[in-house]
Amino acid sequence: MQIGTYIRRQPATLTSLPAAIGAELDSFSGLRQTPERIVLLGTGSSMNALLAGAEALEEGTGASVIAKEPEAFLRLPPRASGQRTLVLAASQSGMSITTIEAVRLSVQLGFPTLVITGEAGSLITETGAEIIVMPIGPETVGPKTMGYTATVISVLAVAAKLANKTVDVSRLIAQLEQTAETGLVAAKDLVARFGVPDYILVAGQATHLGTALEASLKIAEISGVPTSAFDTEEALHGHVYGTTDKSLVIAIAQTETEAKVAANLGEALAELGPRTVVLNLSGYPTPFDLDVSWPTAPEQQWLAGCWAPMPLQWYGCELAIARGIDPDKMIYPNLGRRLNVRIRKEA
Ligand SMILES: N[C@@H]1[C@@H](O)[C@H](O)[C@@H](COP(=O)(O)O)O[C@@H]1O
Repeated sequence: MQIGTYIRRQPATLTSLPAAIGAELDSFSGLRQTPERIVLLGTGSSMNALLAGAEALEEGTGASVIAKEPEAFLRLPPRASGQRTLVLAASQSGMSITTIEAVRLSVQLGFPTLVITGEAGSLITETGAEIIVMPIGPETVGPKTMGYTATVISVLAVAAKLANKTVDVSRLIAQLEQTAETGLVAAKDLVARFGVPDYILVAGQATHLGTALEASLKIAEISGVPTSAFDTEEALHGHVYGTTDKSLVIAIAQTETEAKVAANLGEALAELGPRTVVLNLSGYPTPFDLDVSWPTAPEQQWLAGCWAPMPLQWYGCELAIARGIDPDKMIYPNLGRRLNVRIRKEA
């Protein structure tokens, strides 16, 4: 299983990335002024990573932050206004057709446009935007894990740069290796306890709305198990009604309040049938917690979006294995081609 190599590479990539892209960030003219409006632009994992950084961007700059899928951006691009605007785009492959077109349009419209990508020489690097190429090396499996968390830490590094803060996670490598390894054990344990659920709902807030969306995307792409993700508030307001006694709800908690809400949800659902576990990064235990070792320093918790997905990346793989599917491939390997969402390298 190749994907496991990339999941395990994340502690090293995450802890080295901020320093590796620091000089590039210093050189970008688009980051010299504090924006008043930030438009996030991307799709799939890249949009999830941008969303994982949205609150840090908002807190660090005071800007209003909106997210646009590329087609929405093309249909209704931001209007020129008195507000200083930054368009922050991401595409791990640099080959998603509509993201490339939307970035071109953004540059044409004169917005400072910064793109985070994993591929030097990809088409998105030829759009005229300022480009951060994440120096993480190739990720040659269908479902990307390392590319996602690398994009999250890059977005957080942009937020830090705009807020004149620094991101230093270089001393976290041993802890993050623990997170990856305990995450694998927790994922195996989930499959042993609950088998293959008929549906998995992932709920998270703030940075972990991105985590929830990414976990549900990855589990679906790797294992083919039906998933969804919602802001926790949305889940509580109705979407948990769509679960059965064969379903699993994964609630992500970053604060004590969120942990209490998650525990209350777990208790309420247990009486009705659906199972609940809590991906609990808060330090306030609940009876539903996955047994994962997390970085605990309070001043680093705003970065948690870059390490929180690891156990659920493993969970996607373990579910695939339980279903007799190769986790390295997307569940429908050639579907992306059929759906024309990518410009292929040969095109
Ligand atoms: N199935 C893939 C997704 O997994 C990926 O997240 C998305 C965006 O890719 P990129 O970040 O390269 O633009 O493209 C495809 O649809």
